Amino acid sequence: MSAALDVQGLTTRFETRGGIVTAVNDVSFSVEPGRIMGLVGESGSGKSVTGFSVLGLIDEPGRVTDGKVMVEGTDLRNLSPERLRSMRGRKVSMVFQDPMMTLNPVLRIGDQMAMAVRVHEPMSKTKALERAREALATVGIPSPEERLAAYPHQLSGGMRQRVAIATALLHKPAVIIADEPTTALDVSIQGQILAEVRRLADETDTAIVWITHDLAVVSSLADDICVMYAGKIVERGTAEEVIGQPRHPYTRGLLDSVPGQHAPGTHLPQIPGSTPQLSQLPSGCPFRNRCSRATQVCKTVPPLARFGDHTALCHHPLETT
Ligand SMILES: Nc1ncnc2c1ncn2[C@@H]1O[C@H](COP(=O)(O)OP(=O)(O)OP(=O)(O)O)[C@@H](O)[C@H]1O
Repeated sequence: MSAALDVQGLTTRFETRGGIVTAVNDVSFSVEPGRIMGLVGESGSGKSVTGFSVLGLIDEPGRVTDGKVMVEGTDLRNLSPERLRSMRGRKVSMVFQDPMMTLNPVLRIGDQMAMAVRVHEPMSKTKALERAREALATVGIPSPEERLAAYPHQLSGGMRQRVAIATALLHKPAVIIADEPTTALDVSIQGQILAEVRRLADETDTAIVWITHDLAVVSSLADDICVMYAGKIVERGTAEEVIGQPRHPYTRGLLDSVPGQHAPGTHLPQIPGSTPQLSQLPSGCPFRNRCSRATQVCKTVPPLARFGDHTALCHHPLETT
C-alpha cells in the first residue's frame, strides 16, 4: 500500500541567541492510510516542530532547510504558498492541544464549520451545514444538530476538542496531524476520544500522526511508534514491537517511568538528567550522558541497529528485555 504521508530527511533549524539549533534532524517516517503513528518523546524533543514542519507552518526564526513531505504523492515543500494553503485543511489537517486554536469563540459551531467547508469547496450553506453535522456525528458527538447552534464556550473541553477534530475531518483529509489533543482532558474523556479516533482511522482510512509525550496513550492507540530524542527519531517499529520489546535505552527509560505498572508505594524510576539543550548536545549519541549503557564508542555517531523493520539508533541496543 502506498503511504498517505511520506516524510524524508526533514530538517528544521532555528536561529537562536546561542547559535543555530537543529530541532528536527533528518527525520523520516511514513504513514499508510488508516494507520495511526504515535510520535513520542519528552518535552523539547522536536515533536511539535515536526508536525508544524510537515504542514509548512514554521515561521522565523525557524526554517525547514531540507527534506520531502509527500502527501498522496505531492511534495508539499515544492508548492506555492497558495497551493500549500489549499492542501492544508483539505488534504492534511492539524488538531492542536488547545481546541481554541481551531475554533472561533464568537461564531456558532455550525457557522464556523460551514465556513471551513466553503473555503475549499463552493456549495450552499445548507449543504455545508449538513457536512458539518455529519462530521460531528463521526466523532461521536451526541445531538449534533443542536451543537451546530452552540458557541464554543457552551461546550465542555472534551466536546470542544471533538469539534476541533470534526473540523479537521470536514474535507476527509488523507492525513491528520494531532498534537497532544487529549493531554488537557481528564482520563475518561481522553479514553473516549482515543476510541473514536481509532474507529475513525479504521473507517475513513485517514492516516493519523498522534504527537504525545505519553507512551501509555500511544500504546493503546497507535499502530506504529516513532520515538524522538533531541530532534532525531531514535527508535521506530510497530507499537507491539516498541512497547513489548524496546531496543533503545531511551525508550526503555520512558516505559519504566510510565505510572501504574509498579507496586503501590514503590519509587517510579525516572530517566536521570534532563533533555539536553539543543545548542549543547554531546558529540555522538545525544542520549549518552543519561544512558546507563553508554561506553566510549557512544561518543561517535550511533549506527541504525535493525531488528527486521524495527530499528534503533544506538551502539548498544537492548537485545532482550
Ligand atoms: N520559536 C522557536 N525558537 C527557537 N527554538 C525553538 C522554537 N520553537 C522550537 N524551538 C526548539 O525546538 C525544540 C523542540 O521543540 P518542540 O516544541 O518541537 O518540542 P516538543 O517535543 O513538541 O515538546 P513539547 O511537548 O514541550 O511541545 C525546542 O526545545 C527548541 O530548542
